[in-house]
Amino acid sequence: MLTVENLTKTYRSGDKALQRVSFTLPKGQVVGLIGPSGAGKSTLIRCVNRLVEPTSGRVLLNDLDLTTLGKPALRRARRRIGMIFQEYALVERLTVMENVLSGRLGYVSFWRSWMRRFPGSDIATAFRLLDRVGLEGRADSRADALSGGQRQRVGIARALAQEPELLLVDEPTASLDPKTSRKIMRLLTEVCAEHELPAIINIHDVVLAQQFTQRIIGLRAGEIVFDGPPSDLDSAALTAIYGEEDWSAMRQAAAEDADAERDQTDRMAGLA
Ligand SMILES: Nc1ncnc2c1ncn2[C@@H]1O[C@H](COP(=O)(O)OP(=O)(O)OP(=O)(O)O)[C@@H](O)[C@H]1O
Repeated sequence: MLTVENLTKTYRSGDKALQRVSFTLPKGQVVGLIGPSGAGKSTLIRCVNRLVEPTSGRVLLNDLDLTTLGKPALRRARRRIGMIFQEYALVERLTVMENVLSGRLGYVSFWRSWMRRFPGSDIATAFRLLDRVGLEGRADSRADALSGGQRQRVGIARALAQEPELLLVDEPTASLDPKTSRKIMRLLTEVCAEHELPAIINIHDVVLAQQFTQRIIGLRAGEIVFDGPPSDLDSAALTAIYGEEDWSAMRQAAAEDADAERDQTDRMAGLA
């Protein structure tokens, strides 16, 4: 379980990126974090694992107060938090297997990691995870030989290899086409259910968030202006999050994207 209490972040520039943000995520719950550019989504994700230091407030992962930890304890605690990034953050010249095993680095001794000698149980786990994310047979491929969707699958397997208690996911589909985005979101939500993992997914695509997450948190100017099930995300709620003009423009853009995708599918079918 993750508990965020009155989390506040004011950058040195004076930007109030988060203002008294509070919520609790039970085990296995996947939250879509939405909001306009500059609303504070990235800041919130980074304050949870203290890549950005909060100005005040508390973050509790199960019983552990992350906000009070000194550096060594924080390093240990971060093992318990899996991160998945927009640009995958893989080591391109290493194999898929090596990238997944890097999720175990926080657990193995320095010499083992330096020699890249991981215990057999870690390797067995990595193979199992690769199967789960649909990359069976690709363990020896170099990361730079994979498509965007496959790279994100490696990113998911690497995060799971950490045996995390929480997943923080930053724009996982921003570099992917619509169809691959849906596959990745489906995979993410399935593995969270299987591992009873709570997850925060920072996602700019409202339709995807609605389709795949169980709960939406809407941020505007650093404050939570919506917190509820996707079915409650009506026009009024979207206007509260994005403002009238932005929301209408987004709806228009989403409709155009869907049209373009349908056209493309029709063309491909015509070629077959
Ligand atoms: N390192 C920083 N120093 C100063 N101000 C910052 C810093 N990072 C973010 N901000 C400011 O904090 C506010 C929230 O930014 P943040 O990046 O968290 O928003 P966001 O919702 O993730 O936006 P986007 O969707 O564009 O990534 C903005 O006003 C931004 O300008």
